[in-house]
Amino acid sequence: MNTELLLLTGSLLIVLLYRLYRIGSRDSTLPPGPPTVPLLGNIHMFPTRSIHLKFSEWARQYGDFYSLKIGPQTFIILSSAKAVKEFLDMRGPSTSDRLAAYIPEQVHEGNSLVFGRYGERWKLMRKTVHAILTPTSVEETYPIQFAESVQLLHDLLHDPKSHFQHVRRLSASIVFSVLYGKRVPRYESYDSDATSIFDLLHSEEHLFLPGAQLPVDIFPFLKYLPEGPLAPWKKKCKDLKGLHQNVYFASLQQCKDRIDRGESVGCFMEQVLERYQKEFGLTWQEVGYIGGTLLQGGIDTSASLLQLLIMMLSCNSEIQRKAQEEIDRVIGHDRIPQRDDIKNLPYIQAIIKEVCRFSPPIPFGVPHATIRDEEYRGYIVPKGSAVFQNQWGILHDPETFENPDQFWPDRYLLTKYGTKPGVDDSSFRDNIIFGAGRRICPGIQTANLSLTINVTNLLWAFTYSKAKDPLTGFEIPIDPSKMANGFVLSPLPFECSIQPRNQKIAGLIHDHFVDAIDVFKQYEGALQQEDKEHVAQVRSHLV
Ligand code: HEM
Repeated sequence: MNTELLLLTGSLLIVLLYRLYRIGSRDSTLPPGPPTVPLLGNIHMFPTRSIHLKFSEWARQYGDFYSLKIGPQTFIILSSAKAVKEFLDMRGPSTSDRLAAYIPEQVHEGNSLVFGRYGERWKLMRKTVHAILTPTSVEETYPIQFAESVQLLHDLLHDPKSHFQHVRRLSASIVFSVLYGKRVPRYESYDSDATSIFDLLHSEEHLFLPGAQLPVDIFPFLKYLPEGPLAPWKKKCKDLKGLHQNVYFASLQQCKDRIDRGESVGCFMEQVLERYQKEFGLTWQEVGYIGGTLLQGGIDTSASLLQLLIMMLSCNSEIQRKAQEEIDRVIGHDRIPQRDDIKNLPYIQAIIKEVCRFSPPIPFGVPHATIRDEEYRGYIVPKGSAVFQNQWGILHDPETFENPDQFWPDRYLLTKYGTKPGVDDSSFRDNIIFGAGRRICPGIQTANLSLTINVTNLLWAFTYSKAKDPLTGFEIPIDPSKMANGFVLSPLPFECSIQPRNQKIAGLIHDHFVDAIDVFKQYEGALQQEDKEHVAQVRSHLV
């Protein structure tokens, strides 16, 4: 009997040890990837910085469809337009989930459009977003987008050194205005929506980034660690939830109050409250998160592209010269660019595409998750795998792009997608930086409109160069590889010189800023007292 028990225990132990040993190992049915070690899989080699660069390095070694094991969890990395098209675009219904992630769940409670699981709630929220962000309704935001862009020019004219903050203000103000009918007139707005939204974005990034916290999803016992030094995320989750309440729900409440007073301004969240909340049966919590996730999706991403543009122009006088030659020929110096000009500005279009290619704001995508086992290229991707779109790897692949690490807009004059002549580009599409499948970014039109207006205006108005050290007179170098380490790839603050191209243009910026006041006023009803005073003071100097 004792011997039998011993044998049984021994066998169970062997099975258990074998199972433990298998955790982290790669099944032969999975696509290849870097060698794994028992239990950890590839955790020990998972990068903590610049994940996109490591993903791209591995893509060169293991191909455009490879796997990583993060403990028992499978990660699939797609690093070609073909793999993204075939795996995410064409298999949308089965590859549109997000991972069941414990930490984001603690914060959003399943209400986030970005991180929420693929299910009825997500579908309703997404349907609401499609109902408000139609191509026509986005076009109707042109007057406020244009006016905000004029404020950017005005800010740069008077305070070029703070270009970084001016761009952030612009992008926060556009999104706040179109969503909540309330603009952000200055970066430091008191108790500010702009400042707290940036706090919110960055604390969320640092909390949710793969590798940023202990792997609670992989080793669930970690959930039970007490709040404190061992489990710092617990307090961070609470703080972040508090920030959501401040930012998302305070702004939503202002929309509701305006509706109740009969003073609607027609912004998107008012439309949700007035119509879609009832039509689609949404709770107040869900409506709050719809606005909040749109806000979050749209601010840092759009700002990062304009910051990168200013950086690249400061380093590339020849590109600037070509762009301004085109603008001078088509628009001249007697008027500011208008909506339709872009059709006649192929080089500016190429610059916009190159900015997006050179520095895709979400360089490894927001990971999708598979809803069932998926067979692809003879491999089986198990249900529940995380699927990353390695956009950086796709757009910096030397087999596809000539000198991919060089900022060179001319590539888009040679071929439609900027690929090397002769390369098969049939799997490429516009807007690849906006993701794929059913989760594709719903803010594409808003972002594209903003990019078009601002890239054209910035090139029409100013000349950019490296700043000079006032003591030595030497140029202050700019290092384009210095990027913020988060979900969003954005340049770190840098110094540069921004000069108006001539006095006539400076005068036109001033005149248009005066004209913009009428548009701004519609979005200034809910400003804080300090912001109202700031706005009044700026305007008192305008004659
Ligand atoms: C240049 C600017 C932008 C870029 C590069 C960008 C990129 C992306 C990417 C890559 C995703 C993930 C898509 C996927 O999972 O496949 C995404 C999702 C999302 N974006 Fe954007 N985005 C931008 C601007 C905006 C704007 C302006 C808004 C709002 C007005 C927005 C709202 C969202 C939302 C709500 C999601 C989540 C969609 C879902 O999971 O169903 N984004 N974006």
